[in-house]
Amino acid sequence: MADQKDNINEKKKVLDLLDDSKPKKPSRRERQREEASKLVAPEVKTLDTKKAEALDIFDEEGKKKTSVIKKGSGSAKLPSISKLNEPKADLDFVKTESAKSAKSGASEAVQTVEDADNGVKVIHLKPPIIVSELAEAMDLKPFQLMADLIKLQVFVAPHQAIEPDVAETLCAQHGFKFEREKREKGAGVHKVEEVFVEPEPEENVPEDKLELRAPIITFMGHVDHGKTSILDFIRKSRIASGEAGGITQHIGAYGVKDDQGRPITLLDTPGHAIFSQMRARGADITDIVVLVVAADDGIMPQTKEAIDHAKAAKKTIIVAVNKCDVAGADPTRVRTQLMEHGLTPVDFGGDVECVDVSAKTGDGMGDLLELLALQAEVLELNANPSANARASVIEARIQAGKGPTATVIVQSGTLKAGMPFICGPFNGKIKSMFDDHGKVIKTAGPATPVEVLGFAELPNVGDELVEMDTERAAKKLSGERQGEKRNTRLGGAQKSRLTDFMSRAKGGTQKARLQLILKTDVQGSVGAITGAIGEIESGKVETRFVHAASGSITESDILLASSANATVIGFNTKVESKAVTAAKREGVEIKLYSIVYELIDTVRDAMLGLLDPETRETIIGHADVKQVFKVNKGKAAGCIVKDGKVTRTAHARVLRGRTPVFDGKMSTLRRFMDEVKEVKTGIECGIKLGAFNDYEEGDVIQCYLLDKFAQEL
Ligand SMILES: Nc1nc2c(ncn2[C@@H]2O[C@H](COP(=O)(O)OP(=O)(O)OP(=O)(O)O)[C@@H](O)[C@H]2O)c(=O)[nH]1
Repeated sequence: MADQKDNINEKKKVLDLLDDSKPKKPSRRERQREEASKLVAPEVKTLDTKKAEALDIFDEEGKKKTSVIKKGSGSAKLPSISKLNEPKADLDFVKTESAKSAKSGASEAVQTVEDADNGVKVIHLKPPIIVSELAEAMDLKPFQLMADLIKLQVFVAPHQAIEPDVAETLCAQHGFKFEREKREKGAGVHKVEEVFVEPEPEENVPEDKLELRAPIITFMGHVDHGKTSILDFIRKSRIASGEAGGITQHIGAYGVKDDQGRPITLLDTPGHAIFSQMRARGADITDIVVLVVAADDGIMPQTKEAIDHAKAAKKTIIVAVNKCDVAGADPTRVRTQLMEHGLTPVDFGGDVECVDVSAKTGDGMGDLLELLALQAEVLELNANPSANARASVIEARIQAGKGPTATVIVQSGTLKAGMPFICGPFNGKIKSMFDDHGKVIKTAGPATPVEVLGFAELPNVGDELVEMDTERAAKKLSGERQGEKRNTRLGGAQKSRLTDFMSRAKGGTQKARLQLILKTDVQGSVGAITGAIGEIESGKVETRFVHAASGSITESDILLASSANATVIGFNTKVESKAVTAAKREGVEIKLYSIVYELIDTVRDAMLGLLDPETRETIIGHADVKQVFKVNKGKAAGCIVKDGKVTRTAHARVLRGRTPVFDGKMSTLRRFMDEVKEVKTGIECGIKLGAFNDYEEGDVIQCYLLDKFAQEL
């Protein structure tokens, strides 16, 4: 009775956790009905508390259905209960007791429990998986596992970690089932441990909390068309006039005001590099792109690229037609050319604002700033200054006497000195902040560029700095992120060894390699593109540039590609006619791009294309060998299915103790004299596996399926 009561209380707790907004107390019957309807409701629940909690939810049999993480403030999403409990709503899935207790002595990361389904020992793995700990969980000596690892071409010391896939292989070899996730000790519904998560960005902020913020502007355009000159002019005229000592440039962004005092934030890092770098990292902070076109030169290749970037990023474009003071300047021609590139100026009946300016004389600069401020109003650029502070890193450097510093632009909330934060995988605490004039400030609201001191390590451009509640939370999250990064790296290295081994076993080459020849418009793009491709992380496929240079694609490039089995990539460059003929003749693939991230995406796809699908094993049952008898050709095993089922089409291995003595396909599965497709638990059958004849009484036949999955890089 008491148990039952506990059960009901536990269920209630879970449902309460899933619903923060408690309505007025309904009757017991209404409550039950409501609870049941919640269980089938398709929506995702949103929780809102500062500290996160994790819950394990178990089904009737004590199997963990899911871990529910109750996230920090913001809109943490939980899986719908209906998903946990399909096909019918049932309140009894929550158990108050943990189904199984973990084997004592095993490390926290590696636990062994009896699997409820088939009696096979299950080793629960939580990376990093240390060889000695895994051996201990299997009741083996580390050197025994080391021998297996060497056979897999994985060379590690007992105290070192191995990749989960390798551990999986070892477990299978020793007759264990593996599960990557750690099953937590203790009750079925319980607080497992404090889990700190980064607060998520606010959604649907009430209007009264929103305040207009400055637009964040990026300048783009062809080389020498005057981006830097415009930025310099604005900075000097706007900052120097208003603020003493403000001429010196301190950080890569600064705030100015138009003639009516409306704030504007200018990113002082002109060009595509920062734009694409930040976009690639999801730090898409630019609101408006100012496309600078020299009136005496018109639209040039990089202007076109800038247009493509801005359009792809769905940014508002404002065109500054610069150098209007120069003899031969033809702003009308620029407008006509813009139309040819899909941008129709307002004075031609379109919606693209164009302003004629001169960075030399300053003409039109006031108009440009006014337009930017106006556009911000049109775009309704609002932010909640009291939200969780989030900011994007736009530049980072080590400064003598200051250590790692970064310029960030606040996206939402207000950065405050002394605040703990997480930025990429590193935690920190804002020691001090400086504004764009180098003055110490205590707070920085939305769209403010600010230099931050207090990073443990140098962050990357595009990293997001997010305020955390406590230093402890920031440290813990940082530890987790660094651990994940380490595991990914380690996993990559180990995996590649395993892949090498497997590919050698398949008679293939070692690590898959994508050979490339890159030709670009300008030399500067060569480094940028090879760098970006080099950053595509993969433990299985590597890219190699056979040749990378600026210039058009020539016949000799094609011949080189043909001999090196490479793909030719052109970035903003042309293909010479002899090269076209040679490519057809040699069967060489040429791919041309004008947008960097499209190029990168295609390379990533090509890398994936080199990978064979991954094969994973699912154990479906075990049969005990009770007697061995002679058949026409060789021997067969008389068995009784101990758990799960054995099927005619499955793969099977014979385990003697924990050692597999045969692995192959099932060739015969019989009930008495009849061939059957499958035999379930508790039923006798005769099994013959391929050409294997050495069955012994007491052997276990483990039946498994092999499924293919597309690999990840
Ligand atoms: N006469 C005149 N010259 C200008 C104007 N704007 C820029 N210039 C000159 O044009 C040249 C290039 O200007 P930058 O500002 O360096 O051009 P940019 O687009 O920043 O060039 P990159 O940074 O190399 O891409 C410099 O010599 C400037 O002095 C202008 O409005 N009028």
